[in-house]
Amino acid sequence: MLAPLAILEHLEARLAEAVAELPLTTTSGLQSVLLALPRAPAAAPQLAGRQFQFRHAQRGELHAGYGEAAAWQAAGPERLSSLSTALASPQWRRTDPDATGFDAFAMLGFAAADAPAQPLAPGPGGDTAVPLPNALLWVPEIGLVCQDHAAALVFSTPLPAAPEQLLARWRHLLRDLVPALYEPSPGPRPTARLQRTGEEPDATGWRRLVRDALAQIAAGPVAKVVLSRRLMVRGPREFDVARLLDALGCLFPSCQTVSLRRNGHSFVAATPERLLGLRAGRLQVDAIAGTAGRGESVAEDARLRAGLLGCEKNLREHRFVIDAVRTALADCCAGFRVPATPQVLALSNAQHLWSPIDARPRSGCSLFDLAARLHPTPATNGQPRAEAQAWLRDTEPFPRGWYTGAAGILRPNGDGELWVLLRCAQVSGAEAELFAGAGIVAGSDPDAEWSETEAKLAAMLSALRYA
Ligand SMILES: C=C(O[C@@H]1C=C(C(=O)O)C=C[C@H]1O)C(=O)O
Repeated sequence: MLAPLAILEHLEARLAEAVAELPLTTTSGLQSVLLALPRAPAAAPQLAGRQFQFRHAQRGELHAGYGEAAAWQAAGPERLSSLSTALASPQWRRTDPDATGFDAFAMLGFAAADAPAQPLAPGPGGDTAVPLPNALLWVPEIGLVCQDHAAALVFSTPLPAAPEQLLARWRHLLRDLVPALYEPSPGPRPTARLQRTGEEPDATGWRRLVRDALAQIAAGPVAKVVLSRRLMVRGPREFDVARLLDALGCLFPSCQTVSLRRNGHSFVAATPERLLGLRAGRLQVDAIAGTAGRGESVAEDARLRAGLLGCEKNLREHRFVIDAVRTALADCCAGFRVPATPQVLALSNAQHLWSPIDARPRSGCSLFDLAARLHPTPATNGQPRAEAQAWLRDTEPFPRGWYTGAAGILRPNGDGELWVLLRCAQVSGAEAELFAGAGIVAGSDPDAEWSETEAKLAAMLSALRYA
């Protein structure tokens, strides 16, 4: 097995050869170089500075990005279409001298609600006071991609670029990253007791909000709203995001773990829900809504599962999502396919009704268009969309930020995957702010919905105790 130092020397030599071949005098666009990593790392390390990470344990998939080769921020109702223009015209060239078969990638993500419109702002840099801007497209300076046991590094730069400076920069980044890639994983910490330091709304406020929502639903036209809570906790030590991601990967191997770090804050999620996956002309959307707990015994668990599959209220809540996805895609997709009955997606803290939806987008319909049409689905917002959104804007006691927004990986050919940001927390030092919500429809019981949000919060709370 190659030692980290030998891997570093090998990569530095390959990088010098690759840079010498690049058309760096080209006056615009992006250039990426892919190099094979001789040994796949077990995880992506946390380094100083801006970084993101998407890891799916069950799929054996990892994408991480460090630094910014290019970044664009947008806000307003046209935020996604304005970000789409950023990558549309200047070319994104890639060379893959090691024939890794991987491709370059960017991170695309956005908050739940669009903020007041601003002109498209090119990076790097951006506002250093806010953890995350309203919508962000981010090409990392070094990307790490692993699939099963193969791995590659992706170096990216805006063009034109000066070869000596570029090589010096990339070497410097490589020297930080490569040793960290192969460091043995740190030993476990003693599990920590977390202190709940605040919440919004509290249990009484929640009951009142659910009753208001039910009154609104009875008056119409709103038929569903998804109410949310935030919970503030403090740990006895600074949370270690690498350990947090490891714990989430172990507890929720079928979920996508996400970490976005900018300006000293980390936004971390372990989400079961895909807003969309677009690959080779096929679109996949997860409709996930309708929730039950897990039972400790096999019999109790089966009883809860059967109850979920037979519950009229949960099936209605679920149906809203399927119908809204169908409507959102009606004039841009063909071949809409949805299973006749939902399946159950079982996680360690909850089980959900789940319908994997398939469709074929018409040509010219990009991932940005599809995301703008689909977001927010009634799984996290309500139905009808505009009325539910307006009611929540006036009623919810705190801004959601990126909770119930979406984030994921985008490839230069336009394929990619976006995940709904659920089961998440904003982590800064020893403090964490957690979010969870539940869909309210006619017949919802405030206390049962509170318990549902407690079970959803438990996902991140249990992982934070190990971090
Ligand atoms: C809003 C959340 O979850 C959403 C709401 C669900 C429900 O109401 O049954 C289920 C899954 C998610 O679509 C959350 O986890 O915070």
